[in-house]
Amino acid sequence: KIYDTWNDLNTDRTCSSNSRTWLRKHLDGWLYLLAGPSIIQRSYNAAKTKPFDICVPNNRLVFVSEPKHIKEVDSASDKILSLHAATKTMLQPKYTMTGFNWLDERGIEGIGFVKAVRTLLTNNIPSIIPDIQRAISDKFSALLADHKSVNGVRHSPVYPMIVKLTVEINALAFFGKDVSTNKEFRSAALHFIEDTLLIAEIIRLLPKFMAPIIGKLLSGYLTSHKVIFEALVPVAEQRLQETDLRRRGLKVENHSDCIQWIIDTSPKKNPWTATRVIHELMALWFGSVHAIGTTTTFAIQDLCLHPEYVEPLRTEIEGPAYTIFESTAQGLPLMDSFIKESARLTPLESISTRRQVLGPWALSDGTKLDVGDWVVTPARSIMRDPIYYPDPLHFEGFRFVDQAVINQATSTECFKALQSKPSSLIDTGDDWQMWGTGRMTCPGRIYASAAIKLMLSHVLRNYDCQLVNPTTSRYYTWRSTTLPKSSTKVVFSPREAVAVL
Ligand code: HEM
Repeated sequence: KIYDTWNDLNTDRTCSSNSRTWLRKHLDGWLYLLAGPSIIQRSYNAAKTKPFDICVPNNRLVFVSEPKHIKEVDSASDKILSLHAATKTMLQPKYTMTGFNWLDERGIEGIGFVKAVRTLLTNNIPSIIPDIQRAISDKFSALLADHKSVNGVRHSPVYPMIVKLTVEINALAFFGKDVSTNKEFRSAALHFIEDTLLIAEIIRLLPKFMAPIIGKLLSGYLTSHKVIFEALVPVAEQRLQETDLRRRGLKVENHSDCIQWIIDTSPKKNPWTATRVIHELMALWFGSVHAIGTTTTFAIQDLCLHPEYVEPLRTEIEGPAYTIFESTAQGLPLMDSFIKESARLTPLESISTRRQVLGPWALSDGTKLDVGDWVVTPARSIMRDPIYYPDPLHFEGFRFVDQAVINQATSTECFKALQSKPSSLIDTGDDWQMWGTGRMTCPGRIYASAAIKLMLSHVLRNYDCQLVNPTTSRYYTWRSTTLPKSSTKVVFSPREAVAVL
């Protein structure tokens, strides 16, 4: 409401406009913190696919949505537009990841970690699925048993629950069984997500000269990053020694986890030290847990809000498609589309393809960007644009499936394949910016999609679920993110049992 009033007073919303006074720029910036997605949506509607800009605290965002401009961003030199610099600003690794201070320009220190995730982790998913399924089953029951019982049914805070479950799954893929079973380590790996979000946000909002002092204080007080670092560095040191022995022809134990794959793909010329390997792993850990946990939570909430999808989704996972999924980590078209639709309407991020400008740059239409600006895509607004998505604000869980597949799976006529052609969650493109763009599209998307499907399958197979308060708001926004509220509760009733709220 505050934003609407402010916006009505301001007909000219552009950050670069000369009419923007220092005070107005700052007020716009602070308002963006509270109402980012709505502000982006308004500007997107007004700009009609042309580039537009928004003032945010400490810098300016230039949004591009036309395919030719997105292409220009993707093909710009890494010396000029940098994903790494933008991520460094967002995560403040110097204070949140034991002093990790990666270079702004992507590629200088090697990008082996992309291959480690895109190829080695992805190829390995089918072999870790049985361990992940066991971990989900054990952890889900244990978490459920801990939740407060009201009138004989447990009210589960779904977001914290799913983040804990995601930590359990990802720990297996990232650190292997030995490290991931250490309780103190697992607790730190969980708190690391919240600590990183909190410290990074405080540092970003502080005047620059205060960042080192407050950053040091916060990083000494919230110590989860140190616990993770100190637990993993000796493991990486041992792995480096084993790798050396293997190269010299000696027989050593084989490991299939991200620690090993990052070592195996680190630059041949200047191989990474144990510290560098673990720093990289910490950055990957943050991104993966945060995004998978949020996307899964929204998908479960959508399952509660749209119970008509439960039956066809159950039929799919109880049939032969699930065996194919277990052996390939892909497939399950109905569930795939349901998750994609949930992520389309409640994406964690309203912007994607972030690049920080390191040297003066301009789009082909003449829009100029200065050093320090960010060029981004308005991912959420694109996903709500009727040009790409018919009936865009309506939740149509199977919109991305082939109509023939829907007809075969269900006898009702209420599910419609609204898109002109089927597509999958892990696809990328100008109209599906969930995973970024072109050269830098997320290499972890096949793993992420498999992890979300495994959690959702567990819920569908074993529980009926209901939101305790379906009409209360489920999320809040901060900057460009939409985050599930930790207070939203779901009742997971063992299948066939009737829940009494
Ligand atoms: C729902 C989950 C996830 C979402 C929504 C997501 C989204 C993204 C996005 C938007 C980018 C930036 C791409 C660009 O700017 O063009 C990205 C990059 C990246 N993601 Fe993900 N991600 C997810 C899960 C994961 C997981 C599980 C991993 C690792 C196991 C991972 C590893 C990476 C890496 C390494 C990059 C940087 C790629 C590069 O520098 O070329 N992500 N991701």
